[in-house]
Amino acid sequence: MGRKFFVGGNWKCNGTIEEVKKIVKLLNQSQLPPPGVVEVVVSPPYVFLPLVQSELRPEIQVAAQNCWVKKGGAYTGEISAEMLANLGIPWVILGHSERRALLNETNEFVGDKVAYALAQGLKVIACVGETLEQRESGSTLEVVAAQTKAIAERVTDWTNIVVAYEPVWAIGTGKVATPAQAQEVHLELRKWLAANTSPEVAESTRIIYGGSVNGANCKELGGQPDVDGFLVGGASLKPEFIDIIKAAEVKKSA
Ligand SMILES: O=C(CO)COP(=O)(O)O
Repeated sequence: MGRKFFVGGNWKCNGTIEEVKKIVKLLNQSQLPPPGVVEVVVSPPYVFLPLVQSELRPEIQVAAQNCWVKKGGAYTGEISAEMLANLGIPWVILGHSERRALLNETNEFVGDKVAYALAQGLKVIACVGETLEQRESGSTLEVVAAQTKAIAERVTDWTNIVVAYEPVWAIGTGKVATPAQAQEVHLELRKWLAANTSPEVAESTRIIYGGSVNGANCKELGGQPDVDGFLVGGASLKPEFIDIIKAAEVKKSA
């Protein structure tokens, strides 16, 4: 069984009701590859989740951009995994580099969140990736392995995890990783999973790329053997997101 191509749209902290409705309309009206070829998940800010969930065509799923690390309670401002499950939100993005950097989320904290969210029945897009400084000092693989290890230590079943490799230096910068750079890290991550979880987990877990993916570079990136899809930021708010979803076709014809 091959790994089904996965395209996520991370809307981050963007949008008004009007803009959200416009994107939903675009997604609903566009011709997309069939669900057997690509899994599409969009991630609006929390407050728009119910609106998007109810108006979006059923073959596109939704994801929250974060959730709390344990059972809800006296945690002002947080949203718990139970609440997302209760609303029927199937996915959550965890460990995004913006949260790691700006909110000091550590590898261990992210690992705890992944384990807790999975235990509540959510599926997780778990983000890893190195900074420019780490890349330039040659520690990319060490960094992404440590981030992945913190998850692997807390999780046994990887069925509901998608790993998103998002080099920090490529996020929102227009400076996309080359297909060779992406493929190198994806392959190493897969080898890491084979050695530290199991060959079956390594073979079946989708590793998607994020960082300045757009309509022009998606086909070549998606054509790499270990790139199983994308997590798209800026371009997921634009019509070119449809082209990025269609890049799934490169795998079908491969
Ligand atoms: O962070 C990202 C997705 O989670 C990538 O953002 P950009 O596509 O805007 O670079």
